[in-house]
Amino acid sequence: MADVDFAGAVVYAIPMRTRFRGITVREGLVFSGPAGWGEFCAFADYDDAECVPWLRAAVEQATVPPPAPVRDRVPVNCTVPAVGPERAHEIVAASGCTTAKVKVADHPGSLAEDAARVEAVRAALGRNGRVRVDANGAWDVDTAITSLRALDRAAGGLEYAEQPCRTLDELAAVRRAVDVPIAADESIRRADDPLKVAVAGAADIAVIKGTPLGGVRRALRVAEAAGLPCVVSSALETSVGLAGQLALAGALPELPYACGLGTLSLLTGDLVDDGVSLRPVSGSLPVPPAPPSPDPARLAEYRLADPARERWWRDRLSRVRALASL
Ligand SMILES: O=C(O)CCC(=O)C1=CC=C[C@@H](O)[C@@H]1C(=O)O
Ligand SMILES: [Mg+2]
Repeated sequence: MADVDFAGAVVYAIPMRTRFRGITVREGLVFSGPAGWGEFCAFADYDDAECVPWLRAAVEQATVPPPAPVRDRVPVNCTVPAVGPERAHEIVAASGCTTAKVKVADHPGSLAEDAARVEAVRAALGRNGRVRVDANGAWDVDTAITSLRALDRAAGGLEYAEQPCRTLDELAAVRRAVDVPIAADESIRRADDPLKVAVAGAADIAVIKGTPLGGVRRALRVAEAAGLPCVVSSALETSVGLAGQLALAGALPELPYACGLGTLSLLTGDLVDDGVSLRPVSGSLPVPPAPPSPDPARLAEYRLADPARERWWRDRLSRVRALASL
C-alpha cells in the first residue's frame, strides 16, 4: 500500500462522556490516501489478528471511493450507556432521535436498574418512539428470557434485543421463548462463518459493523449473505470512520431500522470541523460523498500526548500491516 501515508498517521485520544464498553478514552489513528482519510481504531483489548479487518476497513476508505448510495440520509438511534434513569432521559431528550438503544446487563443483578433506565427512555421518547436493548451477550438463556420479558413490559414493547446471549444456540433458544425480536451483533462479527446466523434461526435482524467486518464492500457481502434485515452500527469511530459506516448504510438495498451511528455524542470531541462533523440532526445523518478530512487544529488538540502510548499504536499498526500484507 505505497499510496497510503502510514508514516504520517496521527494517533489520537478523545475522552468519552461516559464509560462505554469499559472505555473512558477513545484512541486510534488516522491516515490519508488517494481517496481520503481512513481511521484505524481497533479496541485496545483486541489481538493483532482481530485488528486485521479494522485496518482493511481503514485502508479501503483511504484508497477506494465509497459505493454508489441508494439514499442520501440514514435514520439513526441514540445510544444510552448504562447510566441512571435521569441521565438516560436527558440523553434521549437531547438527541432528537425517535429510536433509542439502551445498554443493559452491564453487571450481574442489574435488572432493576435496567428496567428503570428503559422506563425513563420510553418516557422521554413517548408512545411512538422505539426502544431496543443491547446486552452484549452477557446473559445465560434463563436470565435472558426473564430479563427480556421484564424489559419488554418496562418499555411498553421492545423493538428488538441485541445479542442477549453469547452463542448462536443460546440466541436461538431465547428467540423461541420470547416475543421480542432478536438481533445478532457479536455473533456476526466474531463468527468464523457469519452466514451461520441465518442458518441457525438464531436472529431476526443482523447488526452490521463495517469497521470490524473489514470495510464497506465486505460488509455489504455479509449483509447480503445473512439474508436478514440489517442495522448498520458504529464501532465508536470519529467522523472520519463514521463516514464509511454511513457509506455502507447508504448503499444497502433495504434499511428498515434506524442505525446505530449517532455515537459521536458519546465522545467529548471530534477530529473534523463542526461543519462536516457527523452529528445527527433531527434523528438522521447524511451519507457523505467522501470521508471528511481531519481539521489540523482538532488533530493537534486530540493528538495522543503520551510517547509510550503513541509508540504502542505505531508498533501495533506495523504488526497488523505485516499480518494483513498491507
Ligand atoms: O449501536 C449503537 O447504538 C452504537 C454502537 C454500539 O452500541 C457499540 C459500538 C461498539 C462496540 C459495542 O460494544 C457496541 C455494541 O455492542 O453494539
Ligand atoms: Mg451490540
